[in-house]
Amino acid sequence: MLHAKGLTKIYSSGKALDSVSISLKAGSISGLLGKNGAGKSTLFKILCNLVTADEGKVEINSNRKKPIGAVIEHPGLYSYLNAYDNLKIFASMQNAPSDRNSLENYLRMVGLPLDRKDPVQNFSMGMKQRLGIAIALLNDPEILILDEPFSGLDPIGVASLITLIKKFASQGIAIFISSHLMAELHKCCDYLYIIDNGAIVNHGPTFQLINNLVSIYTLTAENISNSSVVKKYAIHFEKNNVTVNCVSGEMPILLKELLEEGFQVTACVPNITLEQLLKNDL
Ligand SMILES: Nc1ncnc2c1ncn2[C@@H]1O[C@H](COP(=O)(O)OP(=O)(O)OP(=O)(O)O)[C@@H](O)[C@H]1O
Repeated sequence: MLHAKGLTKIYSSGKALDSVSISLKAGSISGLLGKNGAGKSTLFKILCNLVTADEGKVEINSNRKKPIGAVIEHPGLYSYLNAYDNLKIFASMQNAPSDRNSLENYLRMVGLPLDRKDPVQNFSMGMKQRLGIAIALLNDPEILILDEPFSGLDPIGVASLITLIKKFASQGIAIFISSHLMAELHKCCDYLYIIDNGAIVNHGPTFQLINNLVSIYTLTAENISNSSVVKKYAIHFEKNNVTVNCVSGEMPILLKELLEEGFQVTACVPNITLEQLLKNDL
């Protein structure tokens, strides 16, 4: 769907991107993980043709009028207008259908209420983010790029945005999300690119990337600290949470043993930091 090869960008401040190559597939969610200043926004701006690369090329196989929809940095909204009127203005700017039915459909797609008539300055961060996504989806692009979509959202807002992103991917949209937060990308991405100082230093299927590096997991189950099985691996106990140290191959066995002991694990979260991913090459 999208292939970028050897993208390099040099600003007066220095090299922002260093020979970056990425591919996005229809229906997949790819993540771009990196610290502040790593080059995430620069890459997104080049993919969206808002900034020109000094070297490299971007190929997009799409016959849509707008192949890529994006929310880069913050959704640019008219804060004194309501959601519907914002969408209407952007639809006319993008030459997209602007009849009531079409516009309300975009509001529905992102889960925004149709009856909110007040200006978007009253909206929560999550609602503004959703409206930004609705605007990005005008003209039905095949690729959706979201720059730091989780910033400023509470855990419930993050979870519901992840559900929305997964819904769009299941409809065949290729999604590319940046974040400096490992946990959020781990929850929703099929594939991860790790960027540092403008270069991709690590990439691979999320599951593989994480499993090769992680040996510490947090398990959650009611009263799990009473389990005798978990004591073989445990390094930190709380009533319903236990941190364990085991290689990924041992985890299915541990989960099975816990179930046999009567503990139903409701969450198994790998503990990995961005620093670990930056340091390791696969
Ligand atoms: N227009 C510009 N002119 C000069 N330098 C720039 C410009 N835009 C970005 N940079 C520099 O390029 C580097 C990469 O910036 P970029 O905004 O792409 O990083 P980022 O990973 O998106 O960071 P953040 O998470 O803080 O948004 C930084 O050193 C930044 O200062």
